[in-house]
Amino acid sequence: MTEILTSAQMRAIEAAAIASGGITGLDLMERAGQGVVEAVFAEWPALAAAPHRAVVLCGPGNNGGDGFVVARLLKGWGWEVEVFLYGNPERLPPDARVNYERWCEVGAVGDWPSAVARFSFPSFDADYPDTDLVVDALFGIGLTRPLPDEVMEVAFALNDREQPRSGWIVAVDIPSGLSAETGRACSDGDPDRALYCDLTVTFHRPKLGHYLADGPEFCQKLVVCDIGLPAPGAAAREKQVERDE
Ligand SMILES: NC(=O)C1=CN([C@@H]2O[C@H](COP(=O)(O)OP(=O)(O)OC[C@H]3O[C@@H](n4cnc5c(N)ncnc54)[C@H](O)[C@@H]3O)[C@@H](O)[C@H]2O)[C@H](O)CC1
Ligand SMILES: [K+]
Repeated sequence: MTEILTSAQMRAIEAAAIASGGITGLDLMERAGQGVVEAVFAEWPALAAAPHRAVVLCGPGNNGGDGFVVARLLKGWGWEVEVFLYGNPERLPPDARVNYERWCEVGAVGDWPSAVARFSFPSFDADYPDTDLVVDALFGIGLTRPLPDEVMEVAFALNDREQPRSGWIVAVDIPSGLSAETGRACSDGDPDRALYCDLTVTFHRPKLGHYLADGPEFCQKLVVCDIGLPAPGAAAREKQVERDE
């Protein structure tokens, strides 16, 4: 039976794996980004068949860091990629900062002022012309309070049912605005204060919020990708084997 984790359990497993020295946060982030791209190509083979256009929305933490990895990988596939950052690059956590810089090394093209546009609603028009894929890497399991209004404006615009949406929306780890604990929007329960996505790619194990309350509606197709973390309880089983030897 698939284990379903809380955010705290996920963080503890990540921390233990990193502390063991067997893997780094940067390795985990790279594998997370690779997992998102693989899941997108598997879900929509037409996107794997030729270069397309993606808009990647990155947030101020490691969820955003995953987004920078996805942007760089899609660029490597020949895609046209535009990245918007909600947050200050100087305040990104270390792993996300490394991937911000790796993206900037490959992302700035032509006369685009920078590889990363400052995220603000007027600069991101949600019926973005011919965007084949929107990557939601704004907030993951670190969301602790309702989405900021300017992020909500983009979420509303992206989810505007009247607007014929040209592309797909893939959530990194969990749709932004959704609680990984409760499956409800992190707000006063307003069901629309989270991003409705077409595909959600989470890591290692599903989280409670993917299955509870409004989670399934916001997540739609859920894919769990392996990022090389040990199965829960593996450390205890290893100790048992050592004792038995
Ligand atoms: N730990 C690892 O090595 C890996 C993590 N992965 C990805 O990381 C996110 C969790 O990242 P974290 O930095 O903890 O949080 P978020 O990126 O989800 O949130 C960013 C940051 O935003 C602040 N915040 C929370 N709520 C709000 C709000 N409403 N408005 C503004 N700012 C807010 C808070 O400080 C958060 O820290 C996880 O989901 C994975 O995507 C990798 O996948 C694997 C390696
Ligand atoms: K997200």
